[in-house]
Amino acid sequence: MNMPWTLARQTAREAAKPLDAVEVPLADGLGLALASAVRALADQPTCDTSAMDGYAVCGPGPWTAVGRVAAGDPVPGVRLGAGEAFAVATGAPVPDGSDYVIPVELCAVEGALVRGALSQPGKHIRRRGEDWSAGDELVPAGSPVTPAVLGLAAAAGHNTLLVHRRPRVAVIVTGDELLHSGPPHPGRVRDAISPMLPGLLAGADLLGTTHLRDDPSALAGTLTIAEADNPPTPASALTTTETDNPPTPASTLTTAEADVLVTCGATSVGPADHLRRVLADLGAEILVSGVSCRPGHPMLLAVLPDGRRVVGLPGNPFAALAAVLTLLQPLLDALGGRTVRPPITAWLPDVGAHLRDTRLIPVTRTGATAVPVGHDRPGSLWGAALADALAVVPPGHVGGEVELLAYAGQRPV
Ligand SMILES: Nc1nc2c(c(=O)[nH]1)N[C@H]1C(S)=C(S)[C@@H](COP(=O)(O)OP(=O)(O)OC[C@H]3O[C@@H](n4cnc5c(N)ncnc54)[C@H](O)[C@@H]3O)O[C@H]1N2
Ligand code: MOO
Repeated sequence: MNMPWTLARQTAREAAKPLDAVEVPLADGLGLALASAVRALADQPTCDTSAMDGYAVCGPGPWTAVGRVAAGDPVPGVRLGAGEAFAVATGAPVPDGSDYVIPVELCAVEGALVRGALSQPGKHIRRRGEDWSAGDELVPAGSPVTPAVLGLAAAAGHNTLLVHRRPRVAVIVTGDELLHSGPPHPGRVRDAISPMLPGLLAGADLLGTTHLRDDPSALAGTLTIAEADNPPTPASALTTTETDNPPTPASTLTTAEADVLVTCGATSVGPADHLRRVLADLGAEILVSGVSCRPGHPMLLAVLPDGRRVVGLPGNPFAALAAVLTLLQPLLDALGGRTVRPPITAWLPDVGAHLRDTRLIPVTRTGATAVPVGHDRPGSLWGAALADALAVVPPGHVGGEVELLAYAGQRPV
């Protein structure tokens, strides 16, 4: 019995707790999620600071310049009195007693005498703590570390960030018919899923990809943590091939270290589709077995007895992308400790909804409207490659607001 699409995504989100929190240098935090809020370690600015190159003045003009201060200098040890001015650079601390700063281009200066228009108190002075005060929460836990978060954290005084460690992912591609280079020909198709996957694993580490023949014992062996009496997958079970199409040696992929195993193909009911049987034999708990979704309905989510999660992507490449967005990315978000963001939506016309199943269709976005791209058969990534996002078309949709699922590498929607 297929699970409704929204429930399947929710199940994937709830299928894991965030991985350990680790402290990393700022530069290593990019793309991870904050395990604790970023708080300011100092006021910004730390003292009253000039926002312009010009003169800090006190009282009504004209003024007599009594000193000069540059960015990087300490706070001047004087207090301006009425009729006094101080030459200040942008970013320099202004002396106590400064009422406002007059930009240099608005001043007439003759020797030490400064004339300029009157202004309102505080003009062009960034007051101590006006952006934030020491101790303020600047970014909540669970937020993704973006380039702006890195800059903000540095500005707030941090050298390191506490983030959740990256989920580790191992990919297993199955299929006797797959080629890994050159043009397809009758009976053989190019593997279109493994080139797509690395860019869809934002915030995760891809340990490696192995290619297996349609052989249940090879799949079981790769999913099992090898022990001394359980040797690694023999070379004969890896994809055989033309000379330009070498199999991945089993030794390059250590599935034991993975938090998530992603299998490609073998999710259906054909003679070579043995994923469900292999998982049952290994004692896996099946959390999602089929989703009311087009494409991608045979997708699957399971937990092995040792806790590693398995996401089964259907072999049809567009169906595989649908499964990545439905099950894999929400699971990686949960492991990576990323909080759920509010959905991005757009208005979508009647596109011929299904009666019971959710459709995921490639769209571009023009203003607030999503426009179907077409070319969306399960075996074809053509539409997805031209799209900004996949639109989530609920059963019975006749036009209205729908959620958009953006995926890595696409233009922001
Ligand atoms: N009797 C039924 N047959 C099928 C059903 C069904 O409900 N009953 N569902 C169909 C749907 S929907 C899908 S999706 C596929 C899922 O198939 P599998 O996950 O078992 O994958 P395969 O059978 O190995 O391959 C399906 C298709 O995709 C091609 N393929 C496989 N891997 C790749 C790859 N890495 N890159 C490119 N193309 C790939 C493969 O050659 C097949 O053409 O099952 C339907 N059948
Ligand atoms: O889900 Mo399958 O996606 O129709 O090819």
